[in-house]
Amino acid sequence: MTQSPTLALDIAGLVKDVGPITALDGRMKRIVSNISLQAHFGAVTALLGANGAGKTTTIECAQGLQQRSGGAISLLGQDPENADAALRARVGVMLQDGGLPPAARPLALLRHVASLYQNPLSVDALAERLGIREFSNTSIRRLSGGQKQRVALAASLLGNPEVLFLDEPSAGLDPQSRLMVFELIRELRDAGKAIVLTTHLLDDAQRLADYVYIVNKGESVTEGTVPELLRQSTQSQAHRVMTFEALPGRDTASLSRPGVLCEETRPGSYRLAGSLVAEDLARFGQWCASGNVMPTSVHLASRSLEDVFLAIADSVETEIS
Ligand SMILES: Nc1ncnc2c1ncn2[C@@H]1O[C@H](COP(=O)(O)OP(=O)(O)OP(=O)(O)O)[C@@H](O)[C@H]1O
Repeated sequence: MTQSPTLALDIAGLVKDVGPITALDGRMKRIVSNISLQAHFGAVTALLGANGAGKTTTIECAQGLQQRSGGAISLLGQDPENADAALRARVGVMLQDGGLPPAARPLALLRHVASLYQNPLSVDALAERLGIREFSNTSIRRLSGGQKQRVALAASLLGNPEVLFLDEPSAGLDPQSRLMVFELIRELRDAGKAIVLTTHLLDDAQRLADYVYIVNKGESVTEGTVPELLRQSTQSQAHRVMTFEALPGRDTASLSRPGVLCEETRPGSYRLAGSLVAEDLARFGQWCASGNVMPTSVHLASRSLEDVFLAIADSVETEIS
């Protein structure tokens, strides 16, 4: 594998088998069959997929925490399965279950983690930044999921890593903490770190990721920047969604046409979706005028990453079945 100087992680054709599984008559089960990914310095790379798609397995193989069954991985130019202490010190990891000792108290734990590094970041500054001070003396086992998540993130950053793995970084965070964590992730990216995160939340990928890999059932399905993925999925058709609120029970049949569907999604909430063009808006205006409809709100949006993801997952299901 040739390594470009901007490339922090290169995964090519990853395969992972687990087992033997009793329910499969002692056979092995292939949970990742072909996942490839490249992560660069100064970029947030997201591995996006539904529950069970193979995201955690992939990043654990990338860190050398799990042995792969096939494919090649280069992390900072080395095979992570042979990683030495020097390589590990350059990599920060925040796992989904946190892996934090339940009896420890956050600040004491972070000071201990910092003592393991030669040039750690300031525990106090990170604790301040991530709002850990408010619960610094409560044992980990008594913290909420979101509080544990923030302690785990601080611990992963203490060694000032060049590559940072974040498994579902916004899991359990309240909206305010989520903004705080996202801002920190963007700053780390701007400081040149390579950030690899997994998420099943399209919104997280859309807000944070410079480059997205979509995985499904253990396989890479597609990849690109968020605008590229949106373009790729809409192809030549501009898929748009218009939502509006009005009195319930209106007859919307005249707003639909081939490629455009209007439906009342709940009483008084309407959704007009498809390859909308200006004429559809003109027809909407006429429909309002002729039916004496005065919408209380109208919102027009392009196709979201969620639509892309669902369309891709759907097409994969169709190919498989
Ligand atoms: N040791 C194992 N034995 C059997 N099945 C496993 C094992 N490890 C993982 N799996 C299965 O492999 C699939 C992929 O798991 P993985 O945790 O990588 O998915 P994920 O995309 O991270 O999902 P989530 O979003 O739920 O965390 C899942 O169906 C999981 O149940």
